Amino acid sequence: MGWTRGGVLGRGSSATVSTATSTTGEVFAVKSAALSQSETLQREQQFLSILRSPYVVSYKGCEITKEDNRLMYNLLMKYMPEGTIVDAIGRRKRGRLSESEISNYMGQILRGLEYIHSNGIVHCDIKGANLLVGKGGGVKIADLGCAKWVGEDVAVRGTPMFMAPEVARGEEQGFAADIWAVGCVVIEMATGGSPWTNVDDPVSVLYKIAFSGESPEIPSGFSRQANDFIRKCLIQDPKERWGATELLKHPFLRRFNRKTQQIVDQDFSKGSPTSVLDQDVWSSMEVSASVGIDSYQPPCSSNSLRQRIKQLAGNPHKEQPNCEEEINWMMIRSNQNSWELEG
Ligand SMILES: Nc1ncnc2c1ncn2[C@@H]1O[C@H](COP(=O)(O)OP(=O)(O)OP(=O)(O)O)[C@@H](O)[C@H]1O
Repeated sequence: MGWTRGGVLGRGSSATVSTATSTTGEVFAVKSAALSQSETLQREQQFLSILRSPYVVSYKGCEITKEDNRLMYNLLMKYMPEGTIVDAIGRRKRGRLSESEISNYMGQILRGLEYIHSNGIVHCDIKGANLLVGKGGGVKIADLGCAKWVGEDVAVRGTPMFMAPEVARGEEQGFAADIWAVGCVVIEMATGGSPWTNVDDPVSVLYKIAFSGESPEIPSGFSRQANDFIRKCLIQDPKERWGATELLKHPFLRRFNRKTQQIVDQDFSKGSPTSVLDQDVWSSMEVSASVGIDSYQPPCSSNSLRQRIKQLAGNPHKEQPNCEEEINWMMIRSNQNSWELEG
């Protein structure tokens, strides 16, 4: 299947996302990285290819191409013309979303998360910049580059501003960590800013989250129900924190518009996720199998949490030092004033 790369939609730390048009005229989004630096993207492909939900960006296949003499790894997915939640907030005159819009988006995000969690996957990087908006108010969870299997022993990953206390302390990163991030996203939507005010640098944010016992401040002017919803997401103890299924029954989401859900579901059922690219998916899967992501070596870490946090602050970019020490933390990328950790 042939396709032509179009304009750039966005650049992340691990890849560039562009529009692409297939020979049959279908427009989709393609997330690309040099094959030699595509471990994160290949990991994302592994997760995205098994998920099929109206609330998760649809997977369309993967391909390896040769462009300007460079081998590129390409992940093909549904094109979401409205961009991210952050873009949606930016388009608002007041720079924030209304409570009913937040309720509507949250209903969809939690349905997506409930589905992802039911597949044994932790997203690990829920934030406005990773939630894509469709026409008609649909929202889909995207960027599974940091995702992991629940219980999988891998380095801590995510964006500090949205990181749960137990994650910041390096204790565990399970489903509950995604729910903490959901609480942070509500604040992001309501204020148009970071969930944590008064702290800018990632080190201070991590210390504060890990050791202060505080939760991000709930914006004033919220209804009692919205307040309670955020509190249930931001419970310090991950075992006490509500899960996606419980939150979906919260009164704050009563406003979740059934009509929106119907539109999203209908739109989703129109096409098969691999309809355009089936053939190439399989041929390129063979190529990617030979480059293998198993050979990926995360960087080494130091022993103390404080030392690790300092190390992270000093090294925001992805590195792969040659070291066999036990892996707990690593900084992978810097993005939109917040640093992302993988560890
Ligand atoms: N399917 C899509 N449709 C439209 N735009 C998209 C799509 N996927 C991604 N984008 C745009 O590209 C940007 C980067 O995508 P993404 O977050 O997946 O990349 P990344 O390299 O993982 O970035 P990050 O460093 O934030 O993790 C997004 O913020 C969004 O603006």
